[in-house]
Amino acid sequence: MATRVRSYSKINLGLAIGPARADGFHALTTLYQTLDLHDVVTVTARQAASTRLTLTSNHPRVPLDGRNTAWKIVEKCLERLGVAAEVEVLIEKSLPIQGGMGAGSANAAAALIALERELGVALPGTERLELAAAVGSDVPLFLLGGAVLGLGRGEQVVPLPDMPPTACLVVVPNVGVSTPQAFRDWDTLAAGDGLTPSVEHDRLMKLSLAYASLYAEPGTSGIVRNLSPEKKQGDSDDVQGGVRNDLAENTLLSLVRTGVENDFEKVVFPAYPSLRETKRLLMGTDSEAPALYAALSGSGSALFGLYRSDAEARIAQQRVQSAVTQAGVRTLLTETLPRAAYWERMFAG
Ligand SMILES: C[C@@](CO)(OP(=O)(O)O)[C@H](O)COP(=O)(O)OP(=O)(O)OC[C@H]1O[C@@H](n2ccc(N)nc2=O)[C@H](O)[C@@H]1O
Ligand SMILES: Nc1ncnc2c1ncn2[C@@H]1O[C@H](COP(=O)(O)OP(=O)(O)O)[C@@H](O)[C@H]1O
Repeated sequence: MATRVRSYSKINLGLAIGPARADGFHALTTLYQTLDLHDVVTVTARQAASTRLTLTSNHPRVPLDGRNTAWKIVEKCLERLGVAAEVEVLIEKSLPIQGGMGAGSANAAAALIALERELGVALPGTERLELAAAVGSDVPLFLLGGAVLGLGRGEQVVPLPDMPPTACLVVVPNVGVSTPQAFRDWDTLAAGDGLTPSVEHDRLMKLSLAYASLYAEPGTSGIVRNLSPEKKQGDSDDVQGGVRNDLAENTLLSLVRTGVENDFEKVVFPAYPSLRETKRLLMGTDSEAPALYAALSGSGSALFGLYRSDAEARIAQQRVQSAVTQAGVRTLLTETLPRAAYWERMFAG
């Protein structure tokens, strides 16, 4: 029997980069949010006398060996369990490579979840998070899903109360951005700006406070503590939808008021000026259907906008499509995926 798992993506609602650490990583503070856009990872596994791993994909740029994040986590998981097994992994890619949407990282988390189900084992939560962190800074968030605070090098994850599903437009440019290169470019910029480790730490703290402030404003906090799917008697779907939109809108506007931004824009936009223009189009300030929030995701190259409704996201899609002239740029309509839905919809059947 094979196990098919939806391998969802993430965006970063703000990201502050701190000092380079002795281990070559950078301290960072970010708010991850999972999206409904996904790849599909299928794992078949059975215990055997010796371990044999095969990996296939529909995408030519996905590595099919020990460089693949899914391969790495399967090896580590079997080692941790002390089990030999024949394992086949299929990665059906829909998400961009080098898109800043954590696609490769999510593939690893999905492979771990599917492998455990195939072998009928479940590692303790702490061990799963350790395995995930050993594969990549962005992997642990996908073992939580929903809105997740990322600290440390991004691998220390704290689940946050979710905001309701929110309409999202993703733009995938025709270029990819290398994450290590983007961090190197940030170091050059920070050195030129005279940023010291203490100043960088202060910036991380400021962003953490901004996220915390979403909960600290009495009565105005938009983040939903009780995302109950039950309808109140007498409420129409429109009323329910309207309430959901208001809550998401309040959350995002509170975030915008804190001045949250993605540091990577400062190095990625000068290198790829068309991405700055795409963000402007996603924002659509002073036009029909402006975004509640728009930004580069992670180190890019994908950008996203969040909107009051699906209809407004579609208007924004037309705005972007009619202005972008470069070939190969894709626009994808989706929505944010709260934690409960992330787990309910994960097993693809
Ligand atoms: C930047 C972020 C933000 O969410 O996302 P993406 O844009 O890649 O999606 C992540 O931190 C990416 O996480 P991930 O893709 O797992 O990176 P890793 O494999 O851990 O690290 C790849 C390389 O990036 C650099 N790196 C990564 C994370 C970090 N906090 N500091 C770093 O300096 C290091 O050079 C490292 O060798
Ligand atoms: N399962 C995977 N899917 C995609 N890329 C992978 C995978 N495993 C390793 N990689 C390598 O990781 C790099 C970028 O990974 P990806 O997660 O797509 O980008 P990002 O971190 O920007 O979201 C690619 O250059 C690719 O060679």
